[in-house]
Amino acid sequence: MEHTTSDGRILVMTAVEGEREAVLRGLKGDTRFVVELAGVGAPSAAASTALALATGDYRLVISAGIGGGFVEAAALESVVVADAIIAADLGAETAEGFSSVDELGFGSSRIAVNAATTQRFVQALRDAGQTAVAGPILTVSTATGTAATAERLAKRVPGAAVEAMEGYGVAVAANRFELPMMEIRTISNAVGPRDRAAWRIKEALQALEAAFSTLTEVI
Ligand SMILES: O=C(O)c1cccc(C(=O)CC[C@H]2O[C@@H](n3cnc4c(=O)[nH]cnc43)[C@H](O)[C@@H]2O)c1
Repeated sequence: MEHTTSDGRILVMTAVEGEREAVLRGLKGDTRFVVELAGVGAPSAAASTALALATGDYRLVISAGIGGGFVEAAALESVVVADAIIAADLGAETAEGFSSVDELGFGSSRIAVNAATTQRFVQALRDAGQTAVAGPILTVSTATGTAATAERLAKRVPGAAVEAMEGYGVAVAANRFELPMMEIRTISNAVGPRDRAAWRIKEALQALEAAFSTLTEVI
């Protein structure tokens, strides 16, 4: 699953320390990886990633952590590997509805990933016994808290699998450094009405650990 011929390392960015620790447990001391904190939200993630990339030699960047799953696409505790990374609320509200930055002519809200790499990793996760799918991972500034917003986002991005808050920021920085990008999320909660008590954070972190253990075997 090599991405480039460079000898650089793989930079993994997580929002919070609990996610970082889960990734590190999965990596079991694999020195090919460096795991850094991005902070919560795309702006912090972009700045943290750019700083890390400016001071090291890397060949791949991964945004990783827990996320909210769209019920049609991603089950609780499953793994989603991004087939696209999308800034889902970056744009403008108009009388006709939401206009993305693409429609406004201000750039792209979608950052591509390597499709073959994504599919190979999803297959490896399944072979290792995890429930895994490839799908669009949305980056939002405000975590969804109602069924109406969940529906609106699912309509805006057909096939939307996950909502999280950092991937697009990490990807913007990786793009600037011309590095390939992956996003890996394990599902702690359903996107929709906010019910923090129902979040399966411990289980999602265990799934994240297992996913990175598999990644060390296939990358
Ligand atoms: O409380 C804890 O122990 C704990 C441990 C690890 C992670 C957390 C977080 O709250 C992580 C915040 C992070 O998670 C993403 N996330 C998760 N679910 C959603 C969602 O439904 N909508 C948007 N983002 C979600 C997000 O990337 C946050 O930065 C707590």
